[in-house]
Amino acid sequence: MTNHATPAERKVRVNLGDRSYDILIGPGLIAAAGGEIASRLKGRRMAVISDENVAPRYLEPLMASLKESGIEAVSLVLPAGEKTKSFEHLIPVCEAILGARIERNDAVVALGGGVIGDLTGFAAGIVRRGSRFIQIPTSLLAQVDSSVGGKTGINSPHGKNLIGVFHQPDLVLADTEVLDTLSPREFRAGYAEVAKYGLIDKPEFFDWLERNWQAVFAGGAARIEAIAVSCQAKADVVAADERENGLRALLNLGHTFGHALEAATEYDSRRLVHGEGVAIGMVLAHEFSARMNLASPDDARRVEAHLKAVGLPTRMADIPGDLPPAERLMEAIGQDKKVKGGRLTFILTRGVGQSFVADDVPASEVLGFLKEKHPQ
Ligand SMILES: NC(=O)c1ccc[n+]([C@@H]2O[C@H](COP(=O)([O-])OP(=O)(O)OC[C@H]3O[C@@H](n4cnc5c(N)ncnc54)[C@H](O)[C@@H]3O)[C@@H](O)[C@H]2O)c1
Ligand SMILES: O=C(O)C(=O)C[C@@H](O)[C@H](O)[C@H](O)COP(=O)(O)O
Ligand SMILES: [Zn+2]
Repeated sequence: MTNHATPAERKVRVNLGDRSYDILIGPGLIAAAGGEIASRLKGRRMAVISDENVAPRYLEPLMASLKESGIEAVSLVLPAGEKTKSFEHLIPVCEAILGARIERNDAVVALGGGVIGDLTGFAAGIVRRGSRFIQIPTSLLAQVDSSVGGKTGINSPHGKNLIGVFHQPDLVLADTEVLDTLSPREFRAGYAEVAKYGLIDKPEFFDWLERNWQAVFAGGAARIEAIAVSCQAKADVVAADERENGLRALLNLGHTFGHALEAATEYDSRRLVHGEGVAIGMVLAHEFSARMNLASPDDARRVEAHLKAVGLPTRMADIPGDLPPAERLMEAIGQDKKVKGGRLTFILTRGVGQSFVADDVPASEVLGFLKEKHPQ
């Protein structure tokens, strides 16, 4: 790990009035965490939550850095994987925070991927009706997406993220060095959310990714650039529509289908992880848009070709094991948080980088489409 004096290479500000915060991006930020936190927060007690893959690598250097800056910290290590985003694991996180007597001005720290970030953020949002919260995202997905914007929560058998609160972090420290130990599969899954920003409204970023994805996977300047562009894109949307009254729903591109597939595979990370569901969902969203005569089928082919080139699954048939029938997928889609008065909302597109929020999408059209894509 690089020395704690290393400054962040990039900084993105999330502008939310008196709840604004910085996202620092670059190598060496875990070793520098104590100083960065102590210079921003008054509290000197922290509870750090991590998982069994991340903790053996990065918990000790984080705890050392906190200690060096006069911060007293306890830690809790949870099992890795999507199933940890559950009531079962929420309880020990809340109890650890309370047991450590973390006051509102102290902080709860998430050290891990999106699972740890979402679960810990939820606990921080409800303990003492809201405690300070710091995100130290260690997966690509968490660095470009889940650590930013304050959506926190857990899953239900009824659907993804159905139980949670909005609770913004006070600081995000994205140490890009730690991505070197991420598995190739998890790196690819995070890349799906990077590509998402291009597909929403940044066609030039999508072009750039098509040309530079190998460099992003290899590390170095291109990777940091992709993370910074992604964080800036998300920060802009969150600042404009924090609570998803409109624009923010665009960040859900590919997620209505993707979340239904995650629920259908019972959050079994061996079969499907979130970013993979998003990749398949984004191809489906482009194909469905073409079927509705909104976009050219060439765009769907282009999106699929790129996601396939990086090694992501792009079809429901790519998911190992059996999927339930289309009618069951529709039940999960009907539980989506974007449903209003029983009417489905989807993020559709007029082409690469031209996504839009479509409410009142006929369920019969979606069912017919899913039956075509997933014949039983
Ligand atoms: N809140 C939001 O806005 C938001 C946005 C996108 C996704 N999400 C949520 O995030 C979750 C997915 O996040 P994820 O893809 O990070 O999954 P994850 O947290 O399960 O992490 C992926 C895997 O990589 C391991 N890992 C993480 N960092 C590592 C590192 N540096 N070295 C080695 N192993 C490492 C983890 O232990 C885990 O096994 C989903 O639950 C999804 O719903 C939330
Ligand atoms: O931050 C957002 O807003 C997003 O939609 C980002 C998504 O990538 C993320 O997976 C989010 O958790 C999905 O939110 P949900 O409200 O559909 O559960
Ligand atoms: Zn997502």
